[in-house]
Amino acid sequence: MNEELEGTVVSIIYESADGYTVAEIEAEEPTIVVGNMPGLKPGERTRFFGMFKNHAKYGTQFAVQSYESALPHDLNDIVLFLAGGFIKGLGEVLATRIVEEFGEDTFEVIEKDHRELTRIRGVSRRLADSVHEAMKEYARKKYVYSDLMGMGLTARQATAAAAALGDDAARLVRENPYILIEHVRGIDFLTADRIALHIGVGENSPFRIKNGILNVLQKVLAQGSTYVRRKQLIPHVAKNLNVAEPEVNRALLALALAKDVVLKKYYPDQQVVFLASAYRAETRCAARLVALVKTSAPDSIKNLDRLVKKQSGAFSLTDEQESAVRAAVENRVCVITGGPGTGKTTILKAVLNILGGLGLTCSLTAPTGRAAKRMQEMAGTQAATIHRLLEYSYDEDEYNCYFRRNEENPVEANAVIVDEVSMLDVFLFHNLLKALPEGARLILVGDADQLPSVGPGNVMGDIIDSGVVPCVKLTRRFRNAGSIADAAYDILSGKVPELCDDSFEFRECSSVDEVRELLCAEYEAYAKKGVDVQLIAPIKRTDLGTIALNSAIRERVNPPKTGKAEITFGDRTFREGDRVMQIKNNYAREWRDDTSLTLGEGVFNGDIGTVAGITAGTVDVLFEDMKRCEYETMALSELDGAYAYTIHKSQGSEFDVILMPMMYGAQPFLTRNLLYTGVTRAKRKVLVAGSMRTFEHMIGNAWQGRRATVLKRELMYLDRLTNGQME
Ligand SMILES: Nc1ncnc2c1ncn2[C@@H]1O[C@H](COP(=O)(O)OP(=O)(O)OP(=O)(O)O)[C@@H](O)[C@H]1O
Repeated sequence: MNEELEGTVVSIIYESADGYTVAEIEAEEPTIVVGNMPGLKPGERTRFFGMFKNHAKYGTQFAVQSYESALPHDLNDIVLFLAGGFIKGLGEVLATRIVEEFGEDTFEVIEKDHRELTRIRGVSRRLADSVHEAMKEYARKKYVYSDLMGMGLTARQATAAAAALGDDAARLVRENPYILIEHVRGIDFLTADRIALHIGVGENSPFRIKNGILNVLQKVLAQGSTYVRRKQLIPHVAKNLNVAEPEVNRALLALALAKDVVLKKYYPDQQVVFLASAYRAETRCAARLVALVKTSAPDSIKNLDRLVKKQSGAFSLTDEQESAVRAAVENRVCVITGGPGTGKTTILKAVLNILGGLGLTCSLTAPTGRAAKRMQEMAGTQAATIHRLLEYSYDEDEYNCYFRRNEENPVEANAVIVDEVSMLDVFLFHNLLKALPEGARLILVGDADQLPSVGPGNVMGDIIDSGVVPCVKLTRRFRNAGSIADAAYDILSGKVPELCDDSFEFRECSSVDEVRELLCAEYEAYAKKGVDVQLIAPIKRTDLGTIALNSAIRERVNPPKTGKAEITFGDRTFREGDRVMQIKNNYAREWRDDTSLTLGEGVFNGDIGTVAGITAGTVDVLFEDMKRCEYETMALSELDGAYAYTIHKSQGSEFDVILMPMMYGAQPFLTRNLLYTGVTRAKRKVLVAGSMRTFEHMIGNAWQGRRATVLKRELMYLDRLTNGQME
């Protein structure tokens, strides 16, 4: 519930560069207010809207949602205001003299007749000019902020909008509130729509309908597909926005003419609709891959047969493994896929040996930090994340990441080897292909049976299914019976695996509480022994979701203690010593590495760290790769607990021991694929606790949500075209 507080600002205790402010207020009683209040000044008479909160360390504070402030009337407050530090050269002594001279007319004199100020002893013409300019600037900014907040933006959103859109922000937002979606992080279509309706933008506004369409297309992308059928889209948007279908059709055509969306006819009687960026990524990936397949093969390698045979060390490579090695070195592009223990690492090493022996350089890369680290350990050679290989950078104006490595400035390597390709979305793949140097080999390695990428597209599946790119599937396994790999294969083929206490244990439980207790106790016991243990669960919410399990484990392994600071943000609490995860890519977040004394920017979805300290509302996190970052309160939405996380988030990582709850009934999202991905995260042991019926349901549920993507179709089309099979 919104509360109101009125008072005079006594002092600004803290103000960050982006406007986050802690201030002391003289209200009925002295109060601390916190929130985004850029340019708040001592002396201002202010009405704050928000709510009182109890902070573990700082006691009661008023968290500000929005505020209205006015210039002070009281003479003492005017002195406080003018001497507040924003006018260079004007301290308390001169401010007092000015106010003594001009009294309540002080602001009017500063605005209209500021040279009068030089009458005061100690005030030069230059100082009088700067007082005038500083007050003009103050009024201008204040006007923009209060106008934006008057339209229903919170103080934080108003600050961000003013920073992105400049002095004209209020006018631009009034004309088209939907521009906020693009420029202010955290404002989605629904928020912009609420603001629009509040300021009287009509339901049929073309801005509204166009953004309503783009919003649905963004949601389609977030679910993994890159297009939607027009026949589905139009009625859906019309219903959502409460407008007529012809209006939506008109807006769609306008978007197509502006090249924001692409319309294509993929079915005889049906058009499909893409966001232009998604269409570009899919079709350009296809074009680049076909170009790689069709360009002349790399120079043939002398004595390749002998070289391949030589790679056998303690054992000989099987025929399919030999084919995989050949495919990798003889083609410009190839895919090697196989489940756990089929020899992907063995092949990778053989390929590195052969190419290295020929004096060719190889870049090893993977989609996540953990996957790159694992690749590096297995291959014994340096590997980097794809973002790092492509030298990501951050464009402040666009909130966007861009890559310094691209078609003009490609990666310097004779071969790029990518692991965990199943995790690769079509946008990142497109960027990788752009940065692939002329003449280099691209070797894509992964397990096609894992979950599809979190981001949009079906890169690995589409490439394999198209049959256009050389692909070798490794089928023979080299692990002992009873191993986790065997259990994983059983699951893939729909069989309940053999259960044993050593590597794959199942504990039947009759209640949610029992599962939680058991998993928390196991986690604590393993963690105490220093074992690399991770709890993963199919979902976030519910009693056995990752959020609940995280708190339950935290209370056991990192309980509260006097002197151990903690902070609560929404439904999450962070305590010093907690294991945490960055849950979105933030290319701009600054870090420092105290060991190598380097500074940089960029923290990524899935990066794991520990809360090293909490002071004055700032959380200090030390990540596994020694990057140290500070999170202000507003940025805590980027962090989550990491004692437990979802199976999706665990892709690309491995742990000695995996713990998994299994108690959700027979839900359609509980698929075989999901279980397989979870189980294959474990190196030594999997412990599943819960209901055997759910476990069996998951193994039996071979459903895989099909994504609407066109990489496969485009690959096949371009292949036929370039083979001269089409007119
Ligand atoms: N042809 C072979 N003959 C005998 N043993 C083999 C053969 N190929 C691989 N191995 C062994 O099988 C085990 C698994 O191989 P490898 O680690 O290369 O598979 P992987 O597909 O990378 O597995 P994962 O995906 O689980 O990491 C290793 O111990 C490896 O030495």
